[in-house]
Amino acid sequence: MTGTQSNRRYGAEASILLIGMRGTGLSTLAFMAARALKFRVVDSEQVFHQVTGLSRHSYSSKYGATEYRRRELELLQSMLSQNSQSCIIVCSLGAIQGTGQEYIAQYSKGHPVIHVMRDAKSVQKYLKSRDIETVTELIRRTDPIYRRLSSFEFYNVNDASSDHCELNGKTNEQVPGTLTLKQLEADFVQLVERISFHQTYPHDAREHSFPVSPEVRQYTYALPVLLSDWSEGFSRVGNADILADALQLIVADYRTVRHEQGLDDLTATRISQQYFQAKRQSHLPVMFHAARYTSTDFHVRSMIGPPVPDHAYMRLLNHGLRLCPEYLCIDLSIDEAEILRLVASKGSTKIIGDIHIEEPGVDGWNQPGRKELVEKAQRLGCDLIRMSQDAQNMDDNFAVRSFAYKIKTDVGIHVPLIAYNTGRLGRTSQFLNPIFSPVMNPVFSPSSHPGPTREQLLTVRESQAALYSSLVLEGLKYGIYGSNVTHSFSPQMHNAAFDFCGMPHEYSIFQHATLGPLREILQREDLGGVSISAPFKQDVRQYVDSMSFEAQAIGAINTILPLRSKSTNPTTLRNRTGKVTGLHGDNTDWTGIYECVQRNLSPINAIKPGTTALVLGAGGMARAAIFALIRLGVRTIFIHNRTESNAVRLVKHFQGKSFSKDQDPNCYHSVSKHDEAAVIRVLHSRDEPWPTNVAAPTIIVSCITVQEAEDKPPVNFTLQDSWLESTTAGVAIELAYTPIETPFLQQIRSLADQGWIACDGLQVLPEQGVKQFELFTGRKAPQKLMRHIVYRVLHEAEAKTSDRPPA
Ligand SMILES: O=C1C[C@@](O)(C(=O)O)C[C@@H](O)[C@@H]1O
Repeated sequence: MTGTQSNRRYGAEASILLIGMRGTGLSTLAFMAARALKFRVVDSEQVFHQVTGLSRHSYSSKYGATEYRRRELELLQSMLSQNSQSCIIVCSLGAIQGTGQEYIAQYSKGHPVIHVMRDAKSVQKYLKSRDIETVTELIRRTDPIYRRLSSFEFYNVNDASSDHCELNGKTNEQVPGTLTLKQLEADFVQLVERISFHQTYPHDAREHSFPVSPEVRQYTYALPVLLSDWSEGFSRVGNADILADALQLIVADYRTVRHEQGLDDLTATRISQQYFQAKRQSHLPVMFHAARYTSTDFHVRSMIGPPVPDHAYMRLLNHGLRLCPEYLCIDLSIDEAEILRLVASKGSTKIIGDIHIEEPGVDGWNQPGRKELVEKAQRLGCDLIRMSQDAQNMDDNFAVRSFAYKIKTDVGIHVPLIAYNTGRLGRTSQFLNPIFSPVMNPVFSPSSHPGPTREQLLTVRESQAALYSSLVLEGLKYGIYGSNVTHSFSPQMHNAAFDFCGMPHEYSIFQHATLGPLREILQREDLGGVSISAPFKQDVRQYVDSMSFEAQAIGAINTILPLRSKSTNPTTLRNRTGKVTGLHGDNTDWTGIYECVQRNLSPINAIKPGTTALVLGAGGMARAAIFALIRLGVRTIFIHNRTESNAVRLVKHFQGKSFSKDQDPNCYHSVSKHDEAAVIRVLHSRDEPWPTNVAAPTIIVSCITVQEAEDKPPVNFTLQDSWLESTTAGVAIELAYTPIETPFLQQIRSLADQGWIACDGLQVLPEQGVKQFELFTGRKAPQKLMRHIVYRVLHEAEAKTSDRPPA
């Protein structure tokens, strides 16, 4: 049942072919991928119609089946050869019958061919006329054909369970269909980018906090979960964050072993479905791990039962590569030729050579042959090696660190090593191991489970807390600096996040009328970082030695990180005290705005060349808003500010800029596409009618400080009607959050029946805070918690003022 063999390496511009049954979402997915990669969509059905003037069915009835086949093959060949670059080509079964199939199989050697699947019910809904049994049977018959012709597969999951809202701290609200489509888009685009080695700008702006993979960062964690247990476990996750950095999905399929071929098509499809479901719900990089032993080998540790026959094991792994996971584990004890074959066809997946030493003996880590295992993994082309053994005593935990040190300092070895002991006694080595330490999450390890128990693995929180209490890492001080920050929600938000992650850090308030006192704060040996608030975001630039691309482009800083070495990479050297040798400035405000626009913009208002946006205000936040809008692709932006000269200054700063990805040194990408520059205009007065011949804005961002200082009255700002005349409505974002309900937000809410979506300041705050947390700590932020906390703080504050208990 394997697909076509290829090395899964293609030119960055190679066209991508999507095949599958009608109703699986081919055209939608093609459109999504084309938009992200800046490719064109070519649809075989449309091509057939355009060239012959007839549908396939009419052509076949008119000219007969033989002539139809000949014409179909001729068109397929010319369509593929004429569009071999920069296209997403869609082919459903009609186009690939008979000889066409061999042609596609051949094509798949030089181009990614992705088989798209979906559940029978959704396909039936699309095809309308057929009953479910017929559709199921059709899928059963055609899946093997598509699988044979392709080298990748994608399961379009119809995932009602991930539809609960986690966006604004309130749970169980239904996410509108458009948002589900966005999740689908994010998943598919990510897959396509990985398959084709593209890295266009991240869709989730936050991904940018970690420009390096988890194996390059310090103290990352992998959560082992049986693939078949994922769904049930996830249903128990609720609104809790999963703090692991990767999901180790263990495929333990005993049917695979019984089946003569190793893996039958139905099982393969089920694995794909569960895999993409887990990917959708976890948003985590995945390690595809096929169990080597027939009894539950939940964690590599317990080798129980007879091993899965090699051919069955390899089939599972080859199927794994079709899903293009970030990582795939292979047992290093398998035949070397098999490992080499797998490595040769890995595409962009990183291979982890895995070895568990069953009987390590006394002082196992110092036994001969250990270093040779690492060398073997490297020689076979593995990207990482993972070694484990059962701890015999406490000393084994120090022996493994000393082994890892020897490997790290060996000039001939460059493959990253994951090394730890297993079992209760091995936990010390697990929290000391710096990459992909195994962790547990009680939600996925119910007591009835045969895998490692609560006592054998630590949680991420426990592992982190252990690093701090053993002084490997150190507790740090953080804070928010500004002239009016006593009511900021940032302290509660960051402190709750530190606590949740097992970090002893403290975040406090630095309220000052001038920038002067900041200098002393920035030199403290236990400083972790500072959030900068109004009105200092621009002036503070003179304090730093370096700035991120975004902070430079925006011309404002909201995050300062102390440097303690020459490296400006904030993710590798975090959580250490010591002399501050330099200061680095970054800006996370734009990500908050970027996220909120992306999340709330309905498909009808998807950003197009004609999209117009309006920014109110001209301070540091307005700068971030303009940057976010340009990054989102908006090319016409209006600004209105009470003091016009400040708005004019902003226009000068941004006019003609595209902030093309090419200019960003942190953004690694292989395609270079020219981005058009933005046009920015000032609206002189709030009474001025919206300019004729320009569409009314579909995105409005209000960056006006509602209460600039405690003694000033709030700015009472609303828009005149002609600025809100977009016929397709739009999204309006308020950045201020004290008070939460501003006159501007109320005005937008009154237009909800026309389709306007209002986004309050407490939706933006955690988004920028999440990125800030990640810069501060080098660890993934508990996003759901941070979103939740700000609303909780608000409700508590409201309850206090109205003297009633919080809801
Ligand atoms: O502007 C803001 C808001 C903020 O200052 C606050 O907590 O209020 C926190 C800053 O990080 C952010 O840039």
